Amino acid sequence: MIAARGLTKTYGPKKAVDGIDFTVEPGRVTGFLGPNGAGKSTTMRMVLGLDRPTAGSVTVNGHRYQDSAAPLREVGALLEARALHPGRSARDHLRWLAVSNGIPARRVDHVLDLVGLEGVAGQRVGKFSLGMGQRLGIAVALLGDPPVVVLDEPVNGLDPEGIRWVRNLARELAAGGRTVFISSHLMSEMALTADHLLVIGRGRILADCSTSDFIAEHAASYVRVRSPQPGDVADLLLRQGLDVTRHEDDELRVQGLDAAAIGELVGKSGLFLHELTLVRSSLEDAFMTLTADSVEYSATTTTTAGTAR
Ligand SMILES: Nc1ncnc2c1ncn2[C@@H]1O[C@H](COP(=O)(O)OP(=O)(O)OP(=O)(O)O)[C@@H](O)[C@H]1O
Repeated sequence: MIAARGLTKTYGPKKAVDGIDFTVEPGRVTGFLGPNGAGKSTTMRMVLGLDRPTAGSVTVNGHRYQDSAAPLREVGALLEARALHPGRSARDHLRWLAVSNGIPARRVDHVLDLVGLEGVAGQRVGKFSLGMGQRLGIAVALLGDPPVVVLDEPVNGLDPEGIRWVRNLARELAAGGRTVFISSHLMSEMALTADHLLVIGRGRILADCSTSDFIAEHAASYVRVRSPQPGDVADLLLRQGLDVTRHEDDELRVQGLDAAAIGELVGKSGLFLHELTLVRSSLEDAFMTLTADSVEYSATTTTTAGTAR
């Protein structure tokens, strides 16, 4: 288990991580989600003892990572921009790490097989593609068969097959009782991979809940209603206490009643309908809305939404 209490990291006047509390439990995949610059990497670096907190603490299995007697066997980590010796082969790189960490040499072939690099294990890692480098980084993370696995943006540079592979691997590791902590800026990917979500924005935790609760709470839906008499339909629905907004000339977005009931109501009043559609906003939209105030650099967007009438 990973536990952070009041974890803070400041760089000059900037609070990269702002007094956060969280726990990452074993037996499930916890997704660490946030837009660029939210504080994910800084948090993960503090988990791994690579950055010292300005205040607060973070422990892995009850103690600080840097106090671990056998770090690679306790926590496996993939961080961005991993430094590899370019002239060394993948197998030699893993062998060197195994020997220097007291890990049995047979684990090297096991992890090469696990990440699908056995065929290129003899090639120099300097020639590796981004995706192959990510796979090798994951092999390093798993080398010591650790109970805790921390992966920072593991799907970066992977093709769709590789992304699916990381997803399945993460789920298998968690099913085996491990603590799996994965960062990403891709909501849709995390929704498929993670059981639990920690959403961070500008160094603060914005959500800490199960993925299913996040979806239920944030992925709002509405009924799109088109009518040649949009004003009259809007009046009728507003009188019923429904939430109605008018978008294009003839489009109304209605919340508070399902499509069938809206259709019956309008039908009884004798007004015409041209469309009645349930629209679910995507999880990506929900994530953008939640983190909108915490995005450091974003393109300006315009909205055409307006209120009814
Ligand atoms: N060494 C540093 N010196 C100064 N500022 C830093 C340093 N490292 C990170 N920051 C700042 O801290 C904030 C959090 O950065 P961090 O890399 O943790 O975010 P992130 O969520 O991992 O984003 P990304 O997905 O872009 O890597 C950013 O504003 C970043 O510019």
